[in-house]
Amino acid sequence: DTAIPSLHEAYAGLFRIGAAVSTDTLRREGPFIAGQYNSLTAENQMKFEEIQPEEGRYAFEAADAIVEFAQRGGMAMRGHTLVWHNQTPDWVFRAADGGDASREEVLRRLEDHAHAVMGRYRGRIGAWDVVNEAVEDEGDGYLRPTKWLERIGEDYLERAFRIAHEADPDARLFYNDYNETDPVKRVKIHRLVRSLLEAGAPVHGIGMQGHWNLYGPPIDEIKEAIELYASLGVRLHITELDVSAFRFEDRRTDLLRPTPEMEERLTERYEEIFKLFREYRSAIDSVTFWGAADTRTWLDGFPVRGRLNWPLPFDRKLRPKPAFWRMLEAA
Ligand SMILES: Oc1ccccc1CN[C@@H]1C=C[C@@H](O)[C@H](O)[C@H]1O
Repeated sequence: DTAIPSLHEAYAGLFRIGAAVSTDTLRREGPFIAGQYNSLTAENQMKFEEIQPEEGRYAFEAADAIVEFAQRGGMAMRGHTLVWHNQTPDWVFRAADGGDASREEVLRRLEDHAHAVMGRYRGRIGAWDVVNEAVEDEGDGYLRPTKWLERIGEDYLERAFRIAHEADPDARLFYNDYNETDPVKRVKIHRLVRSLLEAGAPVHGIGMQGHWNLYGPPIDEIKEAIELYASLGVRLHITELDVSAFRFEDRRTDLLRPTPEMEERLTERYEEIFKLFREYRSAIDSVTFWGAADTRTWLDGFPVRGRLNWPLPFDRKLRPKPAFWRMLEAA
């Protein structure tokens, strides 16, 4: 809409403003998205199961359409994601005889996939989430016990980053995770990335997913996490920002729209969050929302099936919320 200022223009010179999209949202909301954002991430259509559903059969049509839209609009692209325990087909980890694939077999499959995808979009995707969510949330566990870890072993992250760098030496390579500000988990993420850097692995950045809510994490906790990660000398991307109306453990299903108190809280949260990002603009290169507007958010139905949510700066009619105007002022 021409009457509304552009978020990405307001933040030009600070950091890119991005959104997770699909070919559906681009078809329905393309002009709005191109006006507000100058970086795109495929919400699902570049994940392993979408790109290579069966061994050797690649499906690039949807990803191609998103990359071409970004190219036409002069937008950056973030690749999401190569190594993750979700939305990855079982065949990757299975041998021909139905048993467990060997370390060598899984590494070769990862190499084939990375070279196929990163090679295809080389020069058009500037940053990749090479590994997503490898660190354990709970307790004193360190690496999440995934099939990647089981089949390849403890060096799977180092191998993944080296493979990605060979596939596209120009791409900036990120480790991406959620609950990334939690005082316990952030120390594990810091330890992991530091160990990769010490091993000489080409890790260029940390992706802080930013799946936050109206009540937390406290702005000081976010600040501490930004400082901890920036101290590693890597670049920071906020990769999946949204502000849920509900705490993760809140399973209420009675609301069809946010309460006035929730809307006021959202405005305050986005204002304090973007003021913090501005304060750390020397470390932050990109801030991506996990959705372009409330019309499409993964939080509709997660973690509570069938429940609506209103986590983004634009509502279900693509109208800017009060939070949008506060973010403009904070630029
Ligand atoms: O916040 C979470 C809580 C539990 C599991 C996963 C996550 C976040 N997981 C993200 C969310 C949506 C997916 O589309 C993204 O690819 C994934 O990175």
